[in-house]
Amino acid sequence: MKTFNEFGLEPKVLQAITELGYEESTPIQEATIPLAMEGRDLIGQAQTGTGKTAAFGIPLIHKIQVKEEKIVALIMCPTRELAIQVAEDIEKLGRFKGIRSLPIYGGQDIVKQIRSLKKKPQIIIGTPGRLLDHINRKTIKLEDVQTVILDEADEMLDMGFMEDIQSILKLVPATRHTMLFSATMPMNIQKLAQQFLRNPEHVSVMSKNITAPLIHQAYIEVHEKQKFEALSRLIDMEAPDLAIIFGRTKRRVDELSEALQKRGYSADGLHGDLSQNQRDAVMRKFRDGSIDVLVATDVAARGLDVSGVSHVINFDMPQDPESYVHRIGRTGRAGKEGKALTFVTPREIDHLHFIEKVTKHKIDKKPLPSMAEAIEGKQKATAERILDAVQNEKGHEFRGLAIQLLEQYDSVNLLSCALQLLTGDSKEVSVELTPEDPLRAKKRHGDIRSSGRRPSAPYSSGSSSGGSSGGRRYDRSSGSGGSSTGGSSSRPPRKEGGGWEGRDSRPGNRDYKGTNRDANKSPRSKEDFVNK
Ligand SMILES: Nc1ncnc2c1ncn2[C@@H]1O[C@H](COP(=O)(O)OP(=O)(O)OP(=O)(O)O)[C@@H](O)[C@H]1O
Ligand SMILES: [Mg+2]
Repeated sequence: MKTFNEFGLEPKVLQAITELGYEESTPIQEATIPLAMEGRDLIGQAQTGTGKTAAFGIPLIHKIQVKEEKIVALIMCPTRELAIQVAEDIEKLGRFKGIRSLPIYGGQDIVKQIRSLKKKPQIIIGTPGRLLDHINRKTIKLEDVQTVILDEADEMLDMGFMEDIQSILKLVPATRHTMLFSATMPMNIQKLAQQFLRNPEHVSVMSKNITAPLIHQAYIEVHEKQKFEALSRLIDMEAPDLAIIFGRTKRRVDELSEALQKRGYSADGLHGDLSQNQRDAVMRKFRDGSIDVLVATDVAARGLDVSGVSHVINFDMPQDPESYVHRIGRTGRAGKEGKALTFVTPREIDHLHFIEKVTKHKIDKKPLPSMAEAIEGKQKATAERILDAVQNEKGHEFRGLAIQLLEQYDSVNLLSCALQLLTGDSKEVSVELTPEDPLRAKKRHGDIRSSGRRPSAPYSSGSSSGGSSGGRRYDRSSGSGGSSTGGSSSRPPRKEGGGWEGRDSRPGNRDYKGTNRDANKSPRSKEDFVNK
């Protein structure tokens, strides 16, 4: 992999990259940064957690002139949380250069946004609905925009944002530079690409599998009624650092997070019916570790990057393979390993096989964790907490007392009682969740991964060669050493299934995604998507 010095970036951008701790570029960064610096339109596809944000952020920051007092770049994201996160990433990259950026999303006070817009940001990062609002109020003008980036482009289309995106892009000069990014590129992207990109380069750095390689995937067969007990045991057994649990509907998320709290877990829920303040508060708590379980609808499936997420649990199966890929991609990011566990009811087994087929990855079956395993897991977690404290030489103020106690009592007895108290009793609160209907698999042709021409291996957990400094680096697969150089050639989208993206875009097939993405809403409504 190239180091960032090799791209010809200006020093202030390099300084920001160093500050972020990036040592080497990731494959998607290596492939797209030079093209983006040339101003080529492109469609960038790479697995979840492999640095697509910096792949477009770095060349964007490099290109923008600080003296500019107009909006010269627009980044669109499907959800508010993602817009906020991408805006933070862009801010970090542009810090030394002094680039001004601003997130613009629904749910936030529009007057406050208008005030911030007066500070002349050069980059706007926004969700399509609120952007259009500002465009209609003439508080955002796009006539000077030179670069447009659509992050999670396929999701924005899926959420029904096509028309909004079309209206927005029509206001941007035709000479602009446009880039689309996602880990999945279904066929519907073609329509957008043909309409709005000029001779785009399709850069795909996918290996055989569309799912990120460091995610250990498994499923557990459970009956709907057993799910909650299974979840409690799983959390006890696995003792995740941070976990995201996906539920199918907002009601499900509410019930589940409440039930977990009752049982004594530090959990909270995220979905689109919460106020923006509540959404912000939950994300803040999850990012700073004051809660360790985030229960969410698919609103959290795309793009969110929270370090320390060791587990993703699909309490309810995702509606489609794309959602599966993105949900589980909240773990196993930036070269770290992660676990993804999916609950499958007996009637959903076909749906699981379908996901396996599309993602070209076999998902192993795991048995339901037993009570004994759950208890053992909890005990182990307590022991680890103690050992961690020992290693960090904590507990000084208890030493005197410890010596005294050890003189009077049996040491094993003392420690086992301390362990018991630290572990706590599980609160046996009985929990009733409203049952969800099982998902049914529908057939669809093709797959969601590109037949990408760059067989570059993403990352491996294996040891990397050399460079043992403390920075953040990506390990490359040891596979066929050094074979993945070379650029990507341009290729127009192919229509037939299994080709460019292979997802059949016939209306009939879209049903597949469909029914009750959220049970309370019609599947295609824009609200639904903004409000997952
Ligand atoms: N070159 C690099 N070296 C080390 N870490 C990096 C590098 N580039 C990005 N990262 C880190 O990797 C993580 C994932 O990056 P990012 O969120 O951009 O992934 P993504 O490809 O957009 O994933 P998703 O498909 O889920 O949106 C972030 O924490 C980011 O800071
Ligand atoms: Mg991303």
